[in-house]
Amino acid sequence: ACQHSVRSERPLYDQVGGEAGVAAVVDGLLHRVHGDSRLNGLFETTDLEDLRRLVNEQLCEALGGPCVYSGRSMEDAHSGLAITDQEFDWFVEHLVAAMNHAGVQSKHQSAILAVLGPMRPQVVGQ
Ligand code: HEM
Repeated sequence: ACQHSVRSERPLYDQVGGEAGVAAVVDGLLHRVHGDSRLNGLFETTDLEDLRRLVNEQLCEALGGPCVYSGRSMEDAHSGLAITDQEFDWFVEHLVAAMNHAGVQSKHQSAILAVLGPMRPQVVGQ
């Protein structure tokens, strides 16, 4: 694909349904992670409403939406948690399930994973 056709696309944020589309994915993701006994111990002291707001903000910004992420860096947010690659993979599985449930098209799912995947080294092992 030539650069021009890429640039003329609407932001991924709009293509997945904007604020409501992102919120549906984030709600589904956090719900699934919170219900997973392999992962939910990590969130014992976390303010889930804050987390929900910040993850929405960050995804919005990362997908080219109008938001400005106001949270901590990925390294700082996950520091002290010693998250493993295995835990990151489980988290991504929940993300895919949440995207499927929210009806996100597979080409958009791939694009979202391509944005979040590179954050792995900032999340794992901090
Ligand atoms: C690319 C993947 C990820 C993204 C984009 C992401 C995003 C975020 C954001 C935006 C915050 C809030 C930052 C703040 O408080 O300022 C956060 C916090 C947190 N994340 Fe992630 N995260 C990811 C992966 C993971 C994984 C794999 C886990 C664990 C399995 C995890 C566990 C947590 C926990 C426990 C907190 C709250 C820490 C606290 O209470 O201070 N995150 N994450």
